[in-house]
Amino acid sequence: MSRSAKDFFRPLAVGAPLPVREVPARPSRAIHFFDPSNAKMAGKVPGMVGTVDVLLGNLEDAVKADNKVAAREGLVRIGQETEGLGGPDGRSQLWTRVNALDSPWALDDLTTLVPAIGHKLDVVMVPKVEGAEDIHYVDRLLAQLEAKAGLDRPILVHAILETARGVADIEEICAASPRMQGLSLGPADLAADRRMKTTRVGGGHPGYLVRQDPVDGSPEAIGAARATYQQDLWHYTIARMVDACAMHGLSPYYGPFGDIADTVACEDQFRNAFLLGCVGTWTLHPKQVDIARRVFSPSVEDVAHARRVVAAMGDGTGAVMLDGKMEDDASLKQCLVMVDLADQLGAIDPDLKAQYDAIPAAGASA
Ligand SMILES: CC(C)(COP(=O)(O)OP(=O)(O)OC[C@H]1O[C@@H](n2cnc3c(N)ncnc32)[C@H](O)[C@@H]1OP(=O)(O)O)[C@@H](O)C(=O)NCCC(=O)NCCSC(=O)C[C@H](O)C(=O)O
Ligand SMILES: [Mg+2]
Repeated sequence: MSRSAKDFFRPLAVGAPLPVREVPARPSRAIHFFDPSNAKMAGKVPGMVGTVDVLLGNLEDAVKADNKVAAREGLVRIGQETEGLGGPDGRSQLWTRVNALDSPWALDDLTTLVPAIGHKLDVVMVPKVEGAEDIHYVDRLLAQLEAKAGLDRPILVHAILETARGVADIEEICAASPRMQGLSLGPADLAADRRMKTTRVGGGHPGYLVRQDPVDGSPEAIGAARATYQQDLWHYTIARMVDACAMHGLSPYYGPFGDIADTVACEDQFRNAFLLGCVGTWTLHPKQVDIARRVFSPSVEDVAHARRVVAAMGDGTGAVMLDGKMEDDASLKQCLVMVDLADQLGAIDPDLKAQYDAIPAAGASA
């Protein structure tokens, strides 16, 4: 059941912080997953603060059932003890992925984490979201816990698209609460739920392809070697997610790429998502972090070109020719997306800022 427009921004519990009217657009190129019950992984977290936009303590899948309590307690310890992690001034954001709402652990995850580290926790990722009712449940519970803990800032909510119903209900999920921060693709669970015939965690499949036409209808031509082109299994869902997020003011993310060794295909998958409109991705292993940071930051060449178009377009109306190509207010708007993103990322990433600052001013001779 949706709330009336005038009630939408009222706190859902007496004493809970006011809901945000706009989701703060904080850079989140890599949402880095770690298992807080794994001592080796958890030990890496302090050293990663400031080098990755988001550190996410994962409590759900990939954490063994026997370790669920240890993971929750480990995350509390990390949130309390790690300097620079989480909260509005954190050098890296602190997120968690709680267990699924129908599991025996989700309630304890939330009732433990919010009082203990709610002031540090920026976003709660909710897996296997089916519809608005899941977000309404988390929304109310978070408001109650925030009020009890005396928090002055609402914790945001991120939904993973990993069921067919979740994809079908995507608009209602996005619109379910002012807490909604974004959506991620969960390709492995989604593939299972859809009864797709894949066995991977994200990425492509060599069998999903189109083939060049035969030169004629003869059996020889049909049997001859023809070029094939692998297609992207995830194009439809990512595009659907990007549209829903853009419409509702949320951020879309690619999810996991499970072939850790194949850094090249990982980069391709991340770049496809970036080009389609995603702002970031999950990283499962330290070696994926630099790939994500590189891919989800506009290249120096793209920023240089975008700035030239902005300069050439003057008051933003009409059409101009630049390097033999027509530019108008629609290409200007695309270039402004690139320039704004470069400014946002430059503000938190000194290396990038130095690269973007070194671009000669548009109109200046090189
Ligand atoms: C994938 C892994 C199991 C690989 O771990 P491991 O075999 O230990 O890798 P390495 O030996 O190469 O590790 C080198 C060192 O780096 C540390 N390490 C590894 N991963 C991480 C990490 N994520 N964060 C921090 N540090 C990490 C190792 O401990 C090694 O340390 P040292 O020995 O001191 O040198 C592992 O990477 C892993 O478990 N990653 C996280 C997996 C995960 O979170 N999966 C869940 C998300 S995907 C999903 O849920 C599917 C989705 O929901 C859907 O439906 O699609
Ligand atoms: Mg999953």
